Amino acid sequence: MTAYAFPPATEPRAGEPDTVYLVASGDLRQSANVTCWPAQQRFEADLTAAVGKLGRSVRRAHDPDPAKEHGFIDSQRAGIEVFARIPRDAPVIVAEAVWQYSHHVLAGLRSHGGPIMLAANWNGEFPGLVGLLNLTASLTKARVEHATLWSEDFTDDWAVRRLETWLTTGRLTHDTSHVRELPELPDTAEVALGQALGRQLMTDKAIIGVLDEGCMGMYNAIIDDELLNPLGIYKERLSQSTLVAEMRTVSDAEAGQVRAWLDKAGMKFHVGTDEATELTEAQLLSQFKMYIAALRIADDFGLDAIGIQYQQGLKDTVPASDLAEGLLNDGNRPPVRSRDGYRELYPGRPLPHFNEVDEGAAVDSLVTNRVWTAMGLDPATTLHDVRWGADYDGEFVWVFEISGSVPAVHNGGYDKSYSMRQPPMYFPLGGGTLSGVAKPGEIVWSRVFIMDGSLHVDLGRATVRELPAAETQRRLDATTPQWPIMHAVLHGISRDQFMARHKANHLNVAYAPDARTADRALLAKAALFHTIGLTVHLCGEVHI
Ligand SMILES: C[C@H](O)[C@@H](O)[C@@H](O)C(=O)CO
Repeated sequence: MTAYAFPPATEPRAGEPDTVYLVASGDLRQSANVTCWPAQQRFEADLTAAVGKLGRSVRRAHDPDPAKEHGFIDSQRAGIEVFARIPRDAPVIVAEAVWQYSHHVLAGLRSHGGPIMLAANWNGEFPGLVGLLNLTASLTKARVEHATLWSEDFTDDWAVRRLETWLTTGRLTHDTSHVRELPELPDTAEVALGQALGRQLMTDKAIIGVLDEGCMGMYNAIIDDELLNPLGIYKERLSQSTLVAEMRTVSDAEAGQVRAWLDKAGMKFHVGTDEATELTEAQLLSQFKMYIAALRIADDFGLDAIGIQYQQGLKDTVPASDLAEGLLNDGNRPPVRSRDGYRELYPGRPLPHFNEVDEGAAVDSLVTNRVWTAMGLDPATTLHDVRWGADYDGEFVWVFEISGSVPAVHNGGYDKSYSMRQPPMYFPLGGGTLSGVAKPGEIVWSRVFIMDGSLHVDLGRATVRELPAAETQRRLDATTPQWPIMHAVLHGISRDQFMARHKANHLNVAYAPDARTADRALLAKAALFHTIGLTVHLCGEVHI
């Protein structure tokens, strides 16, 4: 017998009958976990009561930590340790009332053998639905079978019946009949344009600058080069420390010129003096330096798009990246010159920025930029978080709400845009948003995602509604008032169909001047994606 130190044999624990194990993935940031914990507790109580009424009991797989004053899994290591104690074949519910980092539970779920349910509360207070959508997207990429469910408090018949199905069968499927494959493309100018732009992309190639890859555990948002390069898209992996170093070379005077331009354009800044709780002039100055630095680095590397990770690492170094991001995504923005002053950088056009280094949004923004520009449309695009929604005036109106910034043109211009301090629980060093209420109009929405090992894209149409100011404020107060909001009605897709299908916490949006032009732009975009090799899905009412 050799004297090797073999690991102790571990006997798999059997699950207790009629027992469901509950876990809650949280944020890395202690401040967010403590602030959001009471809402999570309320949701878990609702869910536990619902499961109990169906004759099962819920066992929380990890106790709240009194020292941390919350009960979230707040790291990948903690998640691995929690799942090591869960019987491998037991049913598991991942309960989310908050934004969470999917990699905290990905490892455990990947090797779990029992049924998996992701459940979130239909409540805008914290981004729980956003958290659920990121986790379902990440598990889809990882090919981990799972079910999803959402409800205000799990007392409604729709949710209870589906919860029962899952508890009984270990599976649950939803209605996604709104999704159809791309039919044969018609012989139109838009199709020809999309195909030509697709061939050009694959031939001439494009570079996306990724300043520190992977943000907040969003495993879905990292696209392997082997999937990306065949599209003609290549990553330039850069470091956020380079951005900080470049910011230090930007003078206060140059940064001040950006402010002066925005003041002249009518943008409003909600400024105070307390660094910890208010937006300050010093934070804004730093953000304008980031905007200038980002353009100069992009110019150095010949980037076609750029993504700043920010909420990991940089959030403890400089104020938020959001204001810079919103400016970059607009073709009408403060001019920035090369270091030697001879050239204006990316004059009169956006440098697409993909928030939270979401590489699915990077591919999408790049494609939108090329199609809209070629069609003579304003290419300003952005991602939004699928945050929440409620009926209004007989329609289901979504709250699409990115956590920080949109191009001002989406709000109707700088004079309809404002900047508020980012919430301290997420953004300790502050910095301003680029916020406003999205202007009414016709949009194309889309999402690039990984499924079955390959790249797919969902495309659809929507209309942005103008709601009364009181309703807008109600929706802002029910979500995050500092963040930009879009009131969107999806064409031909119910709330639950969209939640059942959408494979991301984010979706991309781009405006068109009217419905017919939006349909044409969607068609050109579909043709481009098809040409570069993505599987294209049309979602809801789409006229092509
Ligand atoms: C501030 C938060 O971390 C947000 O960034 C988060 O909820 C998201 O937006 C995720 O898409």
